[in-house]
Amino acid sequence: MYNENNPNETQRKGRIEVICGSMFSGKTEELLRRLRRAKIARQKVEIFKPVIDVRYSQEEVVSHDKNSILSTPVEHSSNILLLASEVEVVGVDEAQFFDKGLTDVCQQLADQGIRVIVAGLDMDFKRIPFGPMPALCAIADDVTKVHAICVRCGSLACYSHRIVAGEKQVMLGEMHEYQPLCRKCYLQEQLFSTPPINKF
Ligand SMILES: Nc1ncnc2c1ncn2[C@@H]1O[C@H](COP(=O)(O)OP(=O)(O)O)[C@@H](O)[C@H]1O
Ligand SMILES: Cc1cn([C@H]2C[C@H](O)[C@@H](COP(=O)(O)O)O2)c(=O)[nH]c1=O
Ligand SMILES: [Zn+2]
Repeated sequence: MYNENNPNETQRKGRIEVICGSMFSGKTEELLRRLRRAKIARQKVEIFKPVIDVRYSQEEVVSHDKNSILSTPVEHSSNILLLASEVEVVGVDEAQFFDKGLTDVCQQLADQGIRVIVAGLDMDFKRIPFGPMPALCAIADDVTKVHAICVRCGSLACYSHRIVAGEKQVMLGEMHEYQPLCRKCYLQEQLFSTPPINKF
């Protein structure tokens, strides 16, 4: 039982940090920044991503700026628990693609004294909260929402607008498939835009 008057050193270090926002908002860059600093502090770091994320690389976590770090692709969130022994910091990218079990996995890791840093899309292209992200934000010690620049008007963007045909929630892509938009421009797109081109 955690005693706030006499916290165990290990328990004190455990925490969950979530970095979320639209596409191109800097989530992966911020994750990489925090993980690089942990490595400078000589902490044992492990990074995981879902096997589905093969957009830029099978193995690496890669930002849109092409900065990267080697990671371990996993099929299911439970794999992270098995692979994160003897680790001080766990990073997770593209968390939106994981199963709902990721929330409990992160909670267990933090309870073991591990610092958990999770990056993922807050919403899908229809503005629906994505996968385990809402629950992760609820249990996090710290949530950082980052913003891209709206490609239409230059203000802060909060949504990812899909510019190609497709109704499925999961569709890998980058700037040929998605654009970051502010609320006003996103709503205008929904009201007045012609149906997106079908690229297949
Ligand atoms: N509209 C945009 N607004 C902000 N950054 C953008 C935009 N388009 C491209 N970028 C680039 O994307 C980078 C962020 O990439 P990344 O961290 O991978 O984002 P995310 O993981 O949130 O998709 C920025 O540093 C910038 O160079
Ligand atoms: C909005 C939205 C995005 N995706 C995909 C597209 C990319 O492969 C990733 C997000 O990458 P990023 O690191 O945030 O740039 O998710 C999707 O499958 N469905 C969506 O609605
Ligand atoms: Zn705008």
